[in-house]
Amino acid sequence: MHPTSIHGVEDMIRLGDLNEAGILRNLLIRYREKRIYTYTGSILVAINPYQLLPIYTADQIRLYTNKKIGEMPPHIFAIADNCYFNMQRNNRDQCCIISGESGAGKTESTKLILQFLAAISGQHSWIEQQRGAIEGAKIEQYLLEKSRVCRQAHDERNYHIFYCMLKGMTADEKKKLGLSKATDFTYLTIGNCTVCDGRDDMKEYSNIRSAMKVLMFTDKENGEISKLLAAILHMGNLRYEGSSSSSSSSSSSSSLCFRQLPSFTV
Ligand SMILES: Nc1ncnc2c1ncn2[C@@H]1O[C@H](COP(=O)(O)OP(=O)(O)OP(=O)(O)O)[C@@H](O)[C@H]1O
Repeated sequence: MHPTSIHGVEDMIRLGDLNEAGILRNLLIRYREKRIYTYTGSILVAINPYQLLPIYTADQIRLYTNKKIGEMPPHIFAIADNCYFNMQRNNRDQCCIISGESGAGKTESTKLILQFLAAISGQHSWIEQQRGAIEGAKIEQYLLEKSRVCRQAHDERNYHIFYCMLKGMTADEKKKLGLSKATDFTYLTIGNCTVCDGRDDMKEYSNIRSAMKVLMFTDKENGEISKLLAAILHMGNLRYEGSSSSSSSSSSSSSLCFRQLPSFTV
């Protein structure tokens, strides 16, 4: 085994055993030491720790501000800082591609980048000189798996928002939309997994509502989004029953059986 594979390296370009096993071993060694970030050149590899590590504090933001990649240990803040620095230096928009399988931590990484940009843009940036806040940012979903709404792999949840909504809404709000608990909805139980370790759906829902307020969604818009989400869940509970054409006066060979659906217009 190459000496670099014994203790692990921060940048896998330096690995002596540059093969799949060597890479995985390096990530494992670092993960065990709670070092979830590793570089491969300018690419950051992140392992989901499924626990809140004390590495996203204001002090950490300060430590990573205005540093070159490699000057500090690998970190998502270093990538955000690098984007910001390149934007200022080249006067060009920057783009971060965040990729990974479901649950890998893409959303969390996006939020951490935005957290960093929001923090540093409140200091000596041109953004502050204009308004003291970020002027604009765009998050694009390149692969929004629509199929995931009605089908999930084993041990995989549907989109988090559904579970958050059911945990976070008041009993009254849920009653109006005919909602109950996650296990009552087909679309939320196909993967046989309704909870996500380390995730507090109720708290997340409150964060989402607060964020929507900040983004100036009106109560009406909020209500319509909730109705739309509820309608999707109810549609998943629709059942079709076949009937023999001889016993049916209609030419249709199937009839729809509706459960007691709430009447709301989407
Ligand atoms: N850096 C992190 N620190 C702590 N927990 C994390 C981190 N990244 C991810 N997690 C945990 O993993 C969960 C799933 O992460 P996230 O929602 O970001 O995944 P995703 O890749 O966006 O998933 P999907 O593609 O299914 O939407 C989070 O709710 C959080 O509990």
